[in-house]
Amino acid sequence: MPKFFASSYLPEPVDPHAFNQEPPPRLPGPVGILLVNLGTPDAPTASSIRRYLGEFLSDPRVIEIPQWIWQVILRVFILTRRPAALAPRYQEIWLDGGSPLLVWSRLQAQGVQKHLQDQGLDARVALGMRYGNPSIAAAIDELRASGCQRILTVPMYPQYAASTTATAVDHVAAYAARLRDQPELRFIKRFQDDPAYIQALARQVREFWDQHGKPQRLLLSFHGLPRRTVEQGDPYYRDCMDTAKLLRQELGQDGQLIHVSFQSRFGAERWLEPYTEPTLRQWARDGITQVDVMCPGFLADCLETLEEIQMQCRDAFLAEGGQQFRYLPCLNDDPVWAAGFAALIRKSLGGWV
Ligand SMILES: C=CC1=C(C)c2cc3[nH]c(cc4nc(cc5[nH]c(cc1n2)c(C)c5CCC(=O)O)C(CCC(=O)O)=C4C)c(C)c3C=C
Ligand SMILES: [Fe+2]
Ligand SMILES: [Fe+2]
Repeated sequence: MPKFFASSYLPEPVDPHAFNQEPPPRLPGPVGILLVNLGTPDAPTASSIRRYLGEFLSDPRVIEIPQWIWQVILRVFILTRRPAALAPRYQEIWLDGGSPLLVWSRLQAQGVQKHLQDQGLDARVALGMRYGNPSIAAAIDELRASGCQRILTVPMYPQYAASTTATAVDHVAAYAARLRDQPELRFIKRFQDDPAYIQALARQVREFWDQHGKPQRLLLSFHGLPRRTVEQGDPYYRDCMDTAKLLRQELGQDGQLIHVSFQSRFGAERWLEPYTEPTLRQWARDGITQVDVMCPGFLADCLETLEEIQMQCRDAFLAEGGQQFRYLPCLNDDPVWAAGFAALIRKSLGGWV
């Protein structure tokens, strides 16, 4: 047999007696938990934001118009202006450890790891971002290098949307498509109604009100989506309403203070309504002076919560005559949520642990 053939197709020459020996045990190794969040720029600079937005907004799951038209609009109109406009907004919220979305997501991953370990589970948790760093590929590499042959992907979005959850799933599957020896894969689709999630939100609200008193209204502001995508079958709106309904129930009588709105509209199309900022402006004009706002769809504070809600929406509400605007932070590094998140994740590990 020609040498090149033997060396490229066969393993190293094998000891002929080796087949009679007991093969090494093939253990499944620890369970891998891949937490996936959206992603954020590496630095609050226009060039870094341009790279991030270029990747994010080129995802056909996010912008559902033909790529050849969209890429022209993106490159000519959006990536030439938006990054420079966003840089000072990111600078205002930037933390010592980096972008808040990354800092809080990392702490959540560490919290889940700790709780699973404390329960005696042989699990490794890694964080991957759908756009930017740390990438999903790097996170899966890390899990595989720790010996994980079974990986549960947990998109960090309680409410399912094609533009967030499905693209994370697609990306993990695309990574696996390049592998010969694939790990076993599982995915959590949504946890909008999970008691651990609802109770963590309710506890946060109750503790805040116990300390600082109740407002006239509590606005739950979810990230918006183009209305068309929901009409075409995206279950996101229903998921948001499930969360709002359950949180209302969990808060009992005080649940009546809850209202729902949608934020972060992008582009000219009609998005899910009511929109957050116009709602707050209208409330102030109607004589509502005290509001609390929280963003239950975001597990980690980020540009959309810290800047858009806590700064822009506050200014808008006060400018129209509102007197007290309080923003309740996301679950971030809440230790009770870390335990709840671990418990919720554990439910999807049946048969693996
Ligand atoms: C068509 C565009 C967008 C859709 C659809 C969309 C859905 C969506 N996004 C999140 C969560 C986040 N979005 C964030 C930032 C952000 N989102 C869009 C556009 C769409 N989002 C843009 C252009 C940006 C960048 C900022 C801006 O230019 O305004 C972030 C924050 C990232 C950060 O760095 O802090 C998050 C998180 C969800 C949950 C969602 C669908 C439900
Ligand atoms: Fe977004
Ligand atoms: Fe935004």
